[in-house]
Amino acid sequence: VCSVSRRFVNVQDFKECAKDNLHPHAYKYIESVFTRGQTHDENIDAFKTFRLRPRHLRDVSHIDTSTTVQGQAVDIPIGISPSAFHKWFHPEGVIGTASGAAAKNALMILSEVTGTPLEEVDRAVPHGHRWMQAYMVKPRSDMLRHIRRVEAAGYKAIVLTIDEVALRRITYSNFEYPASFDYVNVPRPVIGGSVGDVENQIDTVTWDDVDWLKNVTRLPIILKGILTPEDAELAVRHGVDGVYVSNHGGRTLDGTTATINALWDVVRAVRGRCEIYLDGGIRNGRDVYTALALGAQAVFIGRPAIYGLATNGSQGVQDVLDILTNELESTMALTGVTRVCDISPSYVVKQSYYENQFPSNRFSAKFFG
Ligand SMILES: Cc1cc2nc3c(=O)[nH]c(=O)nc-3n(C[C@H](O)[C@H](O)[C@H](O)COP(=O)(O)O)c2cc1C
Ligand SMILES: CCCCCCC(=O)C(=O)O
Repeated sequence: VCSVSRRFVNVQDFKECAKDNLHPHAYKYIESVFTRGQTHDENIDAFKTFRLRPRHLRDVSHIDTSTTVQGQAVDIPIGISPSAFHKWFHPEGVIGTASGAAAKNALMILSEVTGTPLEEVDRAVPHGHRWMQAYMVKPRSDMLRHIRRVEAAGYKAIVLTIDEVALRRITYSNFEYPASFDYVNVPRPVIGGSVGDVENQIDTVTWDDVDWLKNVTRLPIILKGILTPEDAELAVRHGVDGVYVSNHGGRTLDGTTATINALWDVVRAVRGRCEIYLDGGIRNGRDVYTALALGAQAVFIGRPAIYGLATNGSQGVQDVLDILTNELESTMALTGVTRVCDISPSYVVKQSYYENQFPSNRFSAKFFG
C-alpha cells in the first residue's frame, strides 16, 4: 500500500499510489477505455504536439489564476469532471472530492452515479461551487422532478452528458462495476442496486430534449460531449449556456480526435456566444495552459482527481489541484502572462509549424550537411 508520507511531485505519482491503494477491480474501472483506447491515449499525447511561445521581459511578480465560470468566481480555471462511484475509491467518497475542490475554491461537477445524496454533499461542504451532471431520463416527469431536486439543493448548473446514448458503450473493457451500490442521485433512486438499474433509466437524448430542459429550468445548461463545430453551432442556436468539449476520457466512442485537437474548431464555431470548457488528458499545468490559450474558459480533470482521492481522500484531491495550479502558475510566469484572461492563442503553436519552417532534407543536406 502506498504511503502518503512519500513525496508527490506530479499527477503520475498520485496515479501510482492510487493503483497501490485500490482494489484491482476499482483501479481497472478507473483506467477503463473503449475498445483499443486510441482516443484515451491521444487525449494525453496530443497536448505534447503543442509548443509554447514565451514572451519575456515582462513583470510577472504576481500571477493571478482566478477566473469566472457561468458568472461564479473561482480561484483556479481547473474543475473536477463528474465521475462515478467515489465511495469505491475512498471512504470519504464524493464528500472528500467536494471538500478538496472547495479548499481550492474550485468548481466540482457531481456525477449522477454517486452514493451520497446530492443534498448531503451540499450540507457537508456548503461553501463549494458545484454543478450537477445529468443523463436524460424518460419519462420527462421523472426528469423534471430530478431537476427540481437539483435546483432546491443549490446546484448552479446542469451538465447534460450527451455522449452516452442509451449506454451503447457498455461493452468497453472487461472491468466489473460494484456488485451493489446505492444510486441515490439518479432520477429514480435505487438502493443496493446493480448498474443495470441505472442503465435502464438512461434514455437517448436529442435536441428536442435540450429545448425542453432550457424551458423547464433557469439553471444554466451545459452540454458535455461536444466534439464538432456543427454540434457547437447547434448548441448555441438551442440556447445552451456552455459547450463542454469532451470525449468522456476515451471511455465511450473510440476513434474520435483528442479533445485538445477538437477545441479550436469549436471555439471558432461558437464565436464567443457561450463559454467553452474542456476535459480529457489534462495531466499537468502546461496542458491546462494550452487549453486556455486555445479558448477554453476552464478545464476539468477526471482521472487525476480520482487518483488524488484514492491516494489521500480530500487532501489528495487538494494536492492534485495544488500541483496543477503550481505548474500553471509557472507556465504563466515563464511565458510572460499574469492573468488567465490574457492567455491567448499567440502563446501556443503546433510543433508542425516549426517543422514546416525548415528547409527540405535535400536543401539542408546541401547547406548544413
Ligand atoms: C472512473 C470514471 C467515471 C466517470 N463517470 C462519469 C459520469 O458518471 N458521468 C460523466 O458524465 N462522465 C463520467 N466520466 C468521464 C469524465 O467526466 C471525464 O469526461 C473524463 O474522465 C475526462 O478525461 P480524463 O480522465 O483524461 O481527465 C467518468 C470518468 C472516469 C475516469
Ligand atoms: C449507468 C451507470 C454507469 C456509470 C457510468 C459512469 C461513466 O460515465 C463512466 O465513464 O464510467
